[in-house]
Amino acid sequence: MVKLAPSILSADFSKLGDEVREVEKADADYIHIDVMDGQFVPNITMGPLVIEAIRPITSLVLDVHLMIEQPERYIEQFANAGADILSVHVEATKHLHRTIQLIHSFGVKAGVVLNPHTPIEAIKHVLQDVDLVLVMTVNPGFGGQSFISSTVSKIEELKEIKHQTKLDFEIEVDGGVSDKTANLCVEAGAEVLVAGSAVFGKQDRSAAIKLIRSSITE
Ligand SMILES: O=C(CO)[C@@H](O)[C@H](O)COP(=O)(O)O
Ligand SMILES: [Fe+2]
Repeated sequence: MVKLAPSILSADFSKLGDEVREVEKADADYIHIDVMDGQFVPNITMGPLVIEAIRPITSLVLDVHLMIEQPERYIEQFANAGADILSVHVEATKHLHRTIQLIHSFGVKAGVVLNPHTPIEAIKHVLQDVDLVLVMTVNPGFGGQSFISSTVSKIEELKEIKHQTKLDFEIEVDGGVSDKTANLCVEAGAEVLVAGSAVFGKQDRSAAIKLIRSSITE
């Protein structure tokens, strides 16, 4: 069963608690939290305080996507704030293996993220060490962008590697996922779908989640 991870980037921040409760009630699997630093990406969003605030109000997995330079500087803070998964961009950390070890040292699952132009080759040697691989299907930085279809072959490649190696990392995709693109991603091998505007951009969040799920034919 494919997991759905609504991204709160597109939520109404004036009532964030209600937004999280609503998607939990609508059977979301993860809450996806986009952390941006204005350096790695041209946007600034939220930090550990927001995760700390959300932690007590949901039992869903807090899936934290760090779009920050040198994420190793903040792993401890995000772990203490209550993150369940911390994903770092391969493009943002010099010592990726050490950063993964650091994440695990706090008892948190570690993910690695690939920008649309970054090949799987860049993470080949850490695949046995990570719990999740996140394939960006838009350039990171903003919600509501269009799905980049050339990334689909990368999802397929990753699925094939997973099959060949029998490693058990999850394959997550992020960016431009909607009822129009979800099935394409799942057919290619996606196991977790992040959706921001396709969920929180709709008046009825529950109907939006149902629509995405019903578009998947697996
Ligand atoms: O990481 C990011 C953007 O950098 C995402 O998680 C977005 O928040 C997804 O938004 P939509 O493309 O689904 O609107
Ligand atoms: Fe994200």
